[in-house]
Amino acid sequence: MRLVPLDSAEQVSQWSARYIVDKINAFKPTADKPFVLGLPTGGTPQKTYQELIRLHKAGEVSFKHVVTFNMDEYLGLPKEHPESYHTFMHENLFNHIDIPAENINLLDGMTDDVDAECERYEAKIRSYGKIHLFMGGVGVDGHIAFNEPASSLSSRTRIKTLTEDTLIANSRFFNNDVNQVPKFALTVGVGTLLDAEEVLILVTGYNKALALQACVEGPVNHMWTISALQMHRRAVVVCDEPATQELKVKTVKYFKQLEQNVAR
Ligand SMILES: N[C@@H]1[C@@H](O)[C@H](O)[C@@H](COP(=O)(O)O)O[C@@H]1O
Repeated sequence: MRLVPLDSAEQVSQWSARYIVDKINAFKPTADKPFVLGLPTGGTPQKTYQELIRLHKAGEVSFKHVVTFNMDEYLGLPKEHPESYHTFMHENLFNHIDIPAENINLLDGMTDDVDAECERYEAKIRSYGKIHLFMGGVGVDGHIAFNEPASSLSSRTRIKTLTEDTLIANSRFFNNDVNQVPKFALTVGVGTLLDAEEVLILVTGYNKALALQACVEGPVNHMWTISALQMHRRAVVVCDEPATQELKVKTVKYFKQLEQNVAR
């Protein structure tokens, strides 16, 4: 695992956007060989999206030959709902870049056949070979995408019941009313994430400190599904200073040193 300890959330967004842009450009994507990018929603990646838009407008990157797959979607929210992840992605990124509509993939939260929809999504990912870079955030309880505590670490795209922690955390987008938050979501599995060539996780804020500790120092454990990253050969975790609060001083020091040197 590569942990990149930065000072501020601002730096995390700049670092991650630059990382993604460099990956896309180094890949030299074409119509026949698109760059396949996995994307999250949430407060954490919002500034990264703003920075990606800025870099796109500055002519540093094109998304013409980028194909995206979002991690998850609430079940039962129409696409047009202001809090659907479909709306979030269009408002925060897709409407501001040159990605063709047909290159955008999101789970359909209004499906009447959940299993078929999840299988369709997995098959669509397979049709591209693999996801080259999957960006994600982490929940306060250590969930990755919507893989709540006790999710199988080899899970594939499926329906999940959201935990009370997640319902409460996400109620801030639903008038602070926990009853308005959808109880179920469709989400890629931990196994789907681990299949990506590379996983990039953003962790910011003191409220994510325990999740970061579980990710970096804890045992691989289905109660903190973020810890499954320890099984991935190319996992990059970028965090700000408040998120490191629960890590050992020695751990942070070591990873800071690694970032100063070339060797990893
Ligand atoms: N399904 C999403 C996750 O993908 C995200 O990582 C998490 C944290 O969101 P935030 O970045 O707003 O803290 O929220 C939701 O549960």
